[in-house]
Amino acid sequence: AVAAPAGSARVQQGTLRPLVDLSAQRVLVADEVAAAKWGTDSPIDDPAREREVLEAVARQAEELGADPVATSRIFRDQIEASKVVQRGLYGRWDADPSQAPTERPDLGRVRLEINRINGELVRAIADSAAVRESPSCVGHLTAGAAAVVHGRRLDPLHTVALGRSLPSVCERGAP
Ligand SMILES: C=C(O[C@@H]1C=C(C(=O)O)C=C[C@H]1O)C(=O)O
Repeated sequence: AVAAPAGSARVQQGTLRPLVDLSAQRVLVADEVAAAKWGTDSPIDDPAREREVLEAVARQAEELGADPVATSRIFRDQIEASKVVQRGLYGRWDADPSQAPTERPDLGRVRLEINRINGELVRAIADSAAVRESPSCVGHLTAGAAAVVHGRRLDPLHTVALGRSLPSVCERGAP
């Protein structure tokens, strides 16, 4: 593949592919989150960690001169999507314990990986402001999602979760 042009050329071209691909990375790493929590006292829903994530990404958006409100809104969906995967896997493992993970990743380490993805996602959200606010946003989002589902060969659970991660991407903030 040919390298994408840097900076504004790419923004004007208006792809949401980086944002969607990072969202896919986030729903895929949710498998490791579920495996880290399975059989422990750590709940799928962790409101304290969610607040930490939302505060960190809003701060990072501000540092980039981007919109912290839009960024937080998109991340609320990203968080819900992660829980869709975790609940889906728990359902599978409850129904058939032979499919449950036999190794437990360290949740702290997995969260460092999520922090890294979050940072890149904040940047992708900031870089996509023009296309996100354009009338063709939904078209770009649909095309990006189809390309990523296919490119990453997402299974039905992760495809549904990816869909759950994206509804606010094309939402406009209140004026
Ligand atoms: C991914 C986790 O599970 C949930 C989803 C979160 C997220 O997507 O950032 C944060 C906290 C949890 O409610 C986690 O606990 O780290």
